[in-house]
Parts: sequence; structure tokens; C-alpha cells
Amino acid sequence: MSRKQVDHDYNLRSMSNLMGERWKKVNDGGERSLIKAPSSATSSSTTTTTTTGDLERAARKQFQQDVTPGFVYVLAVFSALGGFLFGYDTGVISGAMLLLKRELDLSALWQEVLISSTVAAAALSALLGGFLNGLFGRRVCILLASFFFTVGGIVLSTAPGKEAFLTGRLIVGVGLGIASMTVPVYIAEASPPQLRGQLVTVNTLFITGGQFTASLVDGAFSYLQHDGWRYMLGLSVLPAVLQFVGFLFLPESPRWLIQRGLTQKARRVLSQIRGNQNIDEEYDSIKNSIEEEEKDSGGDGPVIWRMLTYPPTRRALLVGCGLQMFQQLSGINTVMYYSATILQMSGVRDDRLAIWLAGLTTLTNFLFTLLGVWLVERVGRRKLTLGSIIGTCLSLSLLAIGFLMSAQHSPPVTFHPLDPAMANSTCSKYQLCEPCMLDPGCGFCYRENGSALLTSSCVPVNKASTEQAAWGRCSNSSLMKDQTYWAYNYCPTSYSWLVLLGLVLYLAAFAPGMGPMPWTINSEIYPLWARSTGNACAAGVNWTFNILVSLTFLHLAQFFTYYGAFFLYSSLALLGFIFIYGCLPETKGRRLEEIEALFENQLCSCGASDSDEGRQVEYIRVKGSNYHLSDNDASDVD
Ligand SMILES: O[C@H]1[C@H](O)[C@@H](O)[C@H](O)[C@@H](O)[C@H]1O
Repeated sequence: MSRKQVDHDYNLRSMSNLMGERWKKVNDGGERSLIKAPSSATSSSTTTTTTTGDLERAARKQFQQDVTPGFVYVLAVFSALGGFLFGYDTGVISGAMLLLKRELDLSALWQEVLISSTVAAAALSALLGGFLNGLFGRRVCILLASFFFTVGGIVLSTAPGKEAFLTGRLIVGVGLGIASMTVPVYIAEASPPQLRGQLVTVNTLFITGGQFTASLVDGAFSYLQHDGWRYMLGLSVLPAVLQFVGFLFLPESPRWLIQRGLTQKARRVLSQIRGNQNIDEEYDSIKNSIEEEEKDSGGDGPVIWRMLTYPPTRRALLVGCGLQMFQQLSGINTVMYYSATILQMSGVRDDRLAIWLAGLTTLTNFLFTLLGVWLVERVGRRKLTLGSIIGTCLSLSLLAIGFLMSAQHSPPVTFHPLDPAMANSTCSKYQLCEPCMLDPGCGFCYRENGSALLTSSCVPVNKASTEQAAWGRCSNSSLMKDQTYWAYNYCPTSYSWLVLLGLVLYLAAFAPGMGPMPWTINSEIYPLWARSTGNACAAGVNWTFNILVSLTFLHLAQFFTYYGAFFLYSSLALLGFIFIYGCLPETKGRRLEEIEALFENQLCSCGASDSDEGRQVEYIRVKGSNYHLSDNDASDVD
């Protein structure tokens, strides 16, 4: 939308307010002036024959003087603690697992179960969250989520065994699912339109901030071999309690209150959030839209059915779920979960150093999400998402090329030691490091002299700990003499710089757009009656594809090699680009109530609405102004 048109829209909107206030003043007998207009405008308000030029000037002045009250920021930050916990709880487990698997003697299966149980619980509870949101409201759902985070954190940090730990992970997962779908909706519903994108994006900034904090905490407590994991997981209780207490005092979403018919309360909350600015026009607009939406929404039946049978919401749901699906299919969580392995490929052999350096990945993700917060209201959602996904696609190709070069220059196996148990292992058949590394049962044991590799062998991995070989030189750290290394899941390579470059570019491209925009856009594309269900479905899709991609990554790498897997993600990102190009309309600057109209056209003509800004004028209601005059609905002018 051009700047000029935004100004024009606001002028009209402000004018409608201004006119309302003037009528009010006339009716009040001219006793008070409710707008902070310049003296010229104020004096002319004693008559209703003011010229449009005067009105427009005064409206412009008034609009320029509007400041966003601080309360909306407080509200956004307390809600975004839910995002922080999302990032922290999904991020902290990788470091905690390193300690936990030794202390609780976990098999590979148990490790997988403990990691994926949270994500699976989140997928289910996100869907359930839609129902809870509609029934109890956003505030109760956020309170519920922080309650689950708190209880889950306590159970995890005090767990006596793996079963109790699994229970804790499931409880946290339930909190995650509810928070992930509620928080963006709550922030979007409380924000003024010109700030909405930025404030909802802050939630993703908190997610990546949580992931970054988790990597620092993992690094710090990795030195505490005994019970370190209890502190790592227990720390999440602090932000959870803070959010719970905060939300005891924060208000419900005004839009939800209006929908529930609690109009007086809604007016009070709206004026509290807007810092006692005039809320008549906004209140009126929300109320009317809800009434109209309810007429349009196709009668009875479950919300999801009504959404699917009403074309605009069906299209919005497709776009929302598609965005979340492509976010995960672009492989963000393989990069987040396996960055330590990728770093090891680039020559970092010390485990602790790899954990710390993995923190750099999460820091990059966080910093570039910050760029997204800055860009979202400047360039708009559509351009930001398109730019981001094309960058993601290219950098994934670069990552793949890095892995390809490493594979093509894979070091050979030069030494074939005899298995002491005389067992016939497949590992001894490999002639190169690449296939040896891709076999989850084997690892590469080698000596290094300068840049030359000597006596390299492919031997079975220790089933209890992938950090060692089952037998031989690499089976015990004290046996590993100087310059002897054990590489599991990676091969020593001189092309690691290409992989690292790809990784950094990937995060720089993904984090400002594809990271936050699916959440931000989902929070604004559904009409109120469909908002919680729409967000619940989209969040459910996000969690489902998260688990699908992260659980299949290693198998995918085994069958298609690392470069094959990353080329696949790159092609999926390209598909995502085509989908977004065709289907995602621009929602920047529009009121939530106006956005439904963007989905009235055919699905794949959405890009056209970018230039279709004249439509904006249709939605400006002058009702707010007439409201005081007659309180008579028949006098509304659309
Ligand atoms: O938007 C977030 C963010 O990009 C995170 O880094 C990622 O781990 C999540 O899966 C995603 O939903």
C-alpha cells in the first residue's frame, strides 16, 4: 500500500472520529472539546458548516499526535513470554539430553520418545486450543498454558526416572500447543493495525530468544555432569510463573468480549488498551463486523465445517496452513537440532565447544528475527515472506552444494581392524567415510597429522553412547591418543566453510520472514468467528510438520545423503515460493475486520490485491461519528 494511500485512509478515519466529536460537542452545547486539535480547528468546531479542508487538516494533525499507549507493549511482552517458553522448552532438550542419557541410562528409542513426545503433545493440544479459545477466551488459555509450563517444569526438574520425565515432557507439550496458537491471536486482537505486524512478530522474536537462552543455559550447565539437566529444565519455571502472575492482572481480548456480548467490559478494556483515546470508531467497527460476519458465516454447524464451506475462510485456512507447512518443510528445525553436527563437520571436534558454537546458530536466528520485526511494517508481510523464502531456497542449495563437495572429496577408509568379537559388521565393508557416516550403526575413526588423515577405519558405534566406538582405538576417550578422532554423523572435510556459509545465509534469509510471518499472518487472516479454529489448525500443521521433518532427517540423509536431503528441502522451499507468490495477499495496515475481503477472490489471484488498495475506502465507516448523534443504526453510513 502506498504511503499516500495509507495517509488518505487514516485521514478519512480520523475525520470520521473528528466529525463524531464535533457532533458530540454540538450536542453537549459546546461545553467541551474532546479532541486535541489545533486552535484553528477547535474554534471552527462551533459550526457544522466547516469546510472539508479544515476537517482534513485537523484530522491529519490529530492523527499525527496519536501515540501508542505503553500498555499495549506491556501486554505484548507478557504474552510473548509464551513464545519464549516455546523456544526455551524446545531448545533446551538437546543439551539436557546429553547429560540425561548418561544419568538415566536412556536407550536411543527412549531419547527419541522424550524429544518427540513434547512436539506430538503440542500438535494435539494446539488443535484442542482452538476449542478452548472460543469457549473460555484468550486470557484463560494463556493462564492455562503458563500453568502447564510451570507444572511441567517442576515435574521435569524433579523427575526421579524416565517415566516421570516423560510425563513432564507431555505436560510441557500441552502448554506449548495452547500457547503457540493463542498468543499471536491475543496480541493481534489487542494491537492497533499500524503496529499489529510488529507486535505479533515480537512473539517469534521471543521464540528465537528462548532458543538462544536455552543454548546458553545448556552450555553453562553442561559442566555440571550430575543433575545439570535438572537446572536446565527447572529454569523454565521462572518465566512461566511470571506470565501466570502477569495474566492474572491483564485483560481479556476486547474482540472476544464483544463476540460474547460482553460489550460494556469490551469498551472498558479497549479504552484501557488504547490509553483512553477515543475508541468509538474502533469499537463500532469491530461490533458491526462481528454482526456481519455472523450473518455471512453460513449458519450452524461446527466452526471448521463452516470455515470449509465458506469460500473466503476456506481460502484463508489454506493459505495459513500452507504457510506453516512450508515453514517447517524448509528445514528450520533440522538446522536448529543438528547444528552441532554441522559445526563438527566444519572441524569443531570438542563436544562442549560444539554446544557453545551451536549457540551462535541460535543467536543468528534471533538477531535476524529482530530484523524481521523492523521490516514487517516497512515492507509488508508479502514481500518479506517472498524475499525470505527465495533466500532460504538459495541458501539451502548452497548448503547442499557444501555437503556434495564434502561427499565427493570424502576421505577413504585405509585401515580395516578385526572385530574382536569376530562379528560380521557392515561397517567394515565401506571404502569411504561418506557411506560409513551415513550408516547410523557406524562411525569413522581416524588419526590426523597436519592436514593428512592416517589409518582411518569404519567401525561400529557404541550402542549406549554415540560418542564412542564399540571397540578399538576410538572406544574410550583415554585410549584415544593424541590426534585420534571419532567422527559420528560427519566426515572430516575441507569444504566445511561452504557448509558454514550456507548455514549462516540460511538463517539470515529464513529468520526475518519465513520464521515469524506464518504466525503473524495466521493471527490476522481469519474473521473473528473463525480465528481460534483457524489458528489452531495452522499451529497443529506447524507442529505436525515439525515432528515429521525432524524425525525423518537422519533417515532421509541415510537414503539420499546429506546433500540429497538439503536439495530436497530447497525444492520444497521453491514450491513454497510459488504457493506464496500465488496465494498470499498483503495484510499490512488493514484492520482485522477488513482482511476477510482479501480472500473473496480466487485463491491464486491474491497477489493482485497488493495493488488493489482502493478497496480500503469501502471499509471506512462513518458510523462512529453518527453514533453519538442518534444512536440509531439506520443512520449508519458505510
Ligand atoms: O517460527 C519459529 C521459529 O522460526 C523457530 O526458530 C522454529 O524452531 C520454530 O519451529 C518456528 O515455528
